[in-house]
Amino acid sequence: MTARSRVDAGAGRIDAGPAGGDGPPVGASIAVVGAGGVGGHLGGRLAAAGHDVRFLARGTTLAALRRTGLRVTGDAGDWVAPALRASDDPHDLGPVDYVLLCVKTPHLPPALDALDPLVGTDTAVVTVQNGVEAPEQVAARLGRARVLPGLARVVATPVAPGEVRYHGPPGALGFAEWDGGASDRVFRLRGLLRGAGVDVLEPADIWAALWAKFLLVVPVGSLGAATGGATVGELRSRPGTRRMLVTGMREIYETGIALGIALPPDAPDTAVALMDRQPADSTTSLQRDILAGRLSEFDAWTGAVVRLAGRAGRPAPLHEMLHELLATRISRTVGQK
Ligand SMILES: NC(=O)C1=CN([C@@H]2O[C@H](COP(=O)(O)OP(=O)(O)OC[C@H]3O[C@@H](n4cnc5c(N)ncnc54)[C@H](OP(=O)(O)O)[C@@H]3O)[C@@H](O)[C@H]2O)C=CC1
Ligand SMILES: CC(C)(CO)C(=O)C(=O)O
Repeated sequence: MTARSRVDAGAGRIDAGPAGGDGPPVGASIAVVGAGGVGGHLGGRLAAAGHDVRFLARGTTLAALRRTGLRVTGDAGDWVAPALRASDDPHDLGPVDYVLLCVKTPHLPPALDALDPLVGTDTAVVTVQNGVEAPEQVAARLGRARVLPGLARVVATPVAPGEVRYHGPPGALGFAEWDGGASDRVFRLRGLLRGAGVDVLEPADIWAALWAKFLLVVPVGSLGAATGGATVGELRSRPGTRRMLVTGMREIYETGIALGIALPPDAPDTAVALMDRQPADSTTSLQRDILAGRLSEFDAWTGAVVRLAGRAGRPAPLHEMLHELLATRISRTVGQK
């Protein structure tokens, strides 16, 4: 049977996947804030597995979730979850056991303003944002004890209201307590995800894992935008841009080390190797958003490198230059499209 040869009439995964987990996969309520690429993908799969998933959404996405639910489609299988519990008012949805906070970084402050009704005494909030600052932003509002810093490993995009398409493998989520450890609530959520067939990453150090992804995606995204849209394939094959990528990765690596992040010494080499394995036509959301004149995660990616390097007292001249070029471009285009 091929991955997409059978479609369930009701909620459910279309092809078989791994089940099981570390904890009892029943009885937890999960709010997904932002039903886009990551939120739609994770929430759709959890809902398709029959879990109590509630979506804080808006606009045409909200209407589609209520009317027809979510379809998650991709190379390794499809999942469908019919009409879902969704609202643009968090009071309709909470409190819940877990919040998967899946908005892009520029939308974090208003999303955090809306979080209170979702958060009860034992609620854990999982972050999925690229970059390394989102957990601290959530903790500044709710306290560190509520935050599970997380890392999404997926390439997923909303292709229509209520439909998310992923590329490559079907995706994975990693998260941990603030101190990097596991706990009952971490085991329980792992169990829920695994029961829904979602791979769970268990990095030895969630902060090092976040930084390892950060040092890969930011140089690729920033250079992709600064070059007017060069793909990963183009950037890595031209000797000049390849050198810049490696320099950028090293700037972020040295910054992380100076800030006490336990990145392994081979982290930049690992990032280069991962980049070399990416499909040649890959681009990042950062460059796509900047070049389309949309609000982007520029401040959480390129901006954060400059900010954190400054805090660490480390030079980051390549990122400073890229930041200035892109900030100028953004100031001339965002809001005009
Ligand atoms: N997509 C991917 O493959 C990956 C993304 N990430 C990270 O995950 C985060 C989310 O990215 P992604 O899923 O791509 O983003 P998307 O833009 O696809 O999805 C975000 C969703 O959140 C909605 N939203 C924003 N604010 C609110 C709000 N206040 N209330 C309700 N809904 C809201 C948006 O609605 P609207 O469209 O109306 O603005 C949108 O549907 C980013 O930080 C990204 O870096 C990490 C790994 C992979
Ligand atoms: C680069 C990628 C696909 C990595 O997961 C990503 O998260 C993004 O483009 O926003």
